[in-house]
Amino acid sequence: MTDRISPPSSAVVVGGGLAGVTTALRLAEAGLAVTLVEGRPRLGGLAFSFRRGDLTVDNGQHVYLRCCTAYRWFLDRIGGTALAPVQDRLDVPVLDAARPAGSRLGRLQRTALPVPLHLAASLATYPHLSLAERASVGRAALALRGLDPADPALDGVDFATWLHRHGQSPRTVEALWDLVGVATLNARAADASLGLAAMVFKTGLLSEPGAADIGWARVPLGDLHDTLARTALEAAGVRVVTGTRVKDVVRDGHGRWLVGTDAEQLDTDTVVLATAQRETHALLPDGALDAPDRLLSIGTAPILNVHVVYDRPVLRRPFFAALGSPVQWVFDRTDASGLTGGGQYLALSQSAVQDEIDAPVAELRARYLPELERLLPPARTAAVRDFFVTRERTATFAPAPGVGRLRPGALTRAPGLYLAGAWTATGWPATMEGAVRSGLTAAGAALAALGRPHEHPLKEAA
Ligand SMILES: Cc1cc2nc3c(=O)[nH]c(=O)nc-3n(C[C@H](O)[C@H](O)[C@H](O)COP(=O)(O)OP(=O)(O)OC[C@H]3O[C@@H](n4cnc5c(N)ncnc54)[C@H](O)[C@@H]3O)c2cc1C
Repeated sequence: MTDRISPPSSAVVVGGGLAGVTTALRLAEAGLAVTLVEGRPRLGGLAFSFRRGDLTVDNGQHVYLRCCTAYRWFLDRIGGTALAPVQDRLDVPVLDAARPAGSRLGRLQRTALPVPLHLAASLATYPHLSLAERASVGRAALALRGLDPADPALDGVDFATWLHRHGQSPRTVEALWDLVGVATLNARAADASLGLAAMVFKTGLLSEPGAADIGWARVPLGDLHDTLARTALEAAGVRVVTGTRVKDVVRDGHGRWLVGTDAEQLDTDTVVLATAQRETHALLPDGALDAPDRLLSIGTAPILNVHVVYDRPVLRRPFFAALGSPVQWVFDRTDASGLTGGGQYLALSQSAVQDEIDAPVAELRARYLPELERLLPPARTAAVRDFFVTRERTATFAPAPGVGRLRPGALTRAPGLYLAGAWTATGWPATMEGAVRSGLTAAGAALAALGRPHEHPLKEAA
């Protein structure tokens, strides 16, 4: 008598953003035959690069924090850690351009002291707030420590109301809470769920001394999220199909899934939809979620990047944040983009810019070039070699109060069908960290249902 060898389980992952790549890697590592289908010609989803003449341009500046353990796991897994290092110690130059006496530079830094003392010295000397405001920030930070971001009651309240109740003046909101919050949440405090804000500030500023140290790619994002990710996927045995959209996902009469593209129909045990909420809604089979239309109530928020190439260096630091100016965060992208010839390429990352995401380039040029000259004196005598913008109208889900109850988890009511994506219920705002976490969760759920042994790669989840 011969043993019957059952065919290996198979999975189809729809969407090749960070969530989909993570899911596919984990499922393949556990021995599944995995096909990853991505509609665009490249992997990386919302965090990608493209060529513009001799430059390699990121669609938007991306940063992460040391506390982003899942994204750091991802970088490690694809062999990209050294290409996106984290600064040794949090150090954010903050330039206030609105002072009548002239711009002033402050810094948000940390020491090696334990939490919350690690930020005390920096807060005590932060020049953009008065003494009373600095003390009030300290009190609010301690109150924030007592919040449980997962408490559903926090989801319905906006962050600005809580800040106001805790004695935060409009100036402290502008010069501190929104400075960090707009960049991480993609919303101002008034438009952000207290639960998500508490998550960001507690984890980033109040969990460990080094939690908010900032990391960013020193190479184009595509080198990481497309090139290295594809190499890792193929080494793990994943069949990667790009430039192909999934049209439908249906269950056959034998409990298997049929995933249709223009080119083929994939027959599989497991399907993970790692697409954004709208696309997921369109692909969801009937009955897969109790209230599928809730997905359509999850709003989106835009991010604009303004790219300026000068004929000479105008900024000595790798990045800075601005106050009293429409400019938010400015990054030096010269080396990463491959710019040569002695010029400098700056990328301005402008979050939550609902009012200017559709503004004509000429209008943005007239707004931002004089601002850069105000902030960076060497820009006054430099020539602008190139000016262009990248617009991501649906960069993130809107972290509005109430969004928490709309975000589904990885499990659906349909056996073998799972959801992933930064917009699913990760507890995080729409970030690379959230995307990778969602992929780990979806893969874990699928493997558990198949009875496959697997270990969560993150220490805190294990
Ligand atoms: C300009 C900008 C700046 C940002 N800055 C930061 C930052 O500084 N730090 C940070 O952590 N995060 C940042 N983010 C957010 C971060 O990029 C996203 O949260 C994350 O990349 C989302 O990954 P995802 O896999 O969940 O979704 P996505 O990246 O949206 O991936 C979904 C994929 O599914 C594909 N797809 C959709 N439908 C189909 C279909 N029918 N068939 C096949 N494929 C399909 C899409 O083409 C896409 O590639 C930023 C985003 C933008 C746009």
